[in-house]
Amino acid sequence: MKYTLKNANEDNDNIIEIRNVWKSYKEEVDKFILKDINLSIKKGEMLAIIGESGSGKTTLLNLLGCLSSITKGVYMLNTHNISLAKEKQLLEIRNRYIGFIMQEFGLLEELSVYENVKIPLLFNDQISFNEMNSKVDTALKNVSMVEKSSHKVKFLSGGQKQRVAIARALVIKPRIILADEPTGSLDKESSNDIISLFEKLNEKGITIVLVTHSLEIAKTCDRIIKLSDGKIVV
Ligand SMILES: Nc1ncnc2c1ncn2[C@@H]1O[C@H](COP(=O)(O)OP(=O)(O)OP(=O)(O)O)[C@@H](O)[C@H]1O
Repeated sequence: MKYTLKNANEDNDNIIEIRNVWKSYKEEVDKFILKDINLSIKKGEMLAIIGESGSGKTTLLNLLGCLSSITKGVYMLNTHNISLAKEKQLLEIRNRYIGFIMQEFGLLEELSVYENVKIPLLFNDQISFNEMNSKVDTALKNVSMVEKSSHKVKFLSGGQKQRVAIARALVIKPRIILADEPTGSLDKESSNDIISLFEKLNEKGITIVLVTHSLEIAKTCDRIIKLSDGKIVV
């Protein structure tokens, strides 16, 4: 969705808001990888994060995706203040709101497409077998991979694997998709295909944040932010 920026005071349109966020890893607590980051992301926005290798892009994406906790500052995700959330709460929030997509797909190669897409639903013990089938089917329809449902992942092309990874992210009906170099392992044609798919999902209202080294891909987004040495510079 190409969002329109309304009144600058309408902050409740933000699905993500981080204020004065700092991040260090426990191996080196005094070395800040992210420094005083302020970032608001609107519901339905498609945002690209660019920057040199080592500038902190993945670290920021992992914070946004509740894969790790912030060291200092405030993180509001869809009005939940998760600044001080512990691992278990972060996991709950993640399973409820966020779909993650990685460069190397993160799929189990020996399993079928269906079995891979089903994985996030296995954490929900309330769900019936029929519901599970229907959710997996809907997710696969969204990425046009229903026909490959019973195929082993290892026999798919890179582009098809990334579609399966996207279906696996979609199966929980996430509000946000976070993608770390989602086209980094793909050829140009498959990359374009995956970006078109992101655009379609974005048009359905899913907020998308993607890390990329490609300015061409970044330019397909509503907004680009650039990190340099742990700070947002643009
Ligand atoms: N788990 C960790 N423990 C300690 N330091 C880390 C950890 N993960 C990343 N770093 C350091 O944080 C800095 C930023 O890394 P990050 O992966 O966020 O950068 P990036 O911009 O995504 O780089 P690239 O484009 O190469 O993927 C690097 O100096 C890296 O060595």
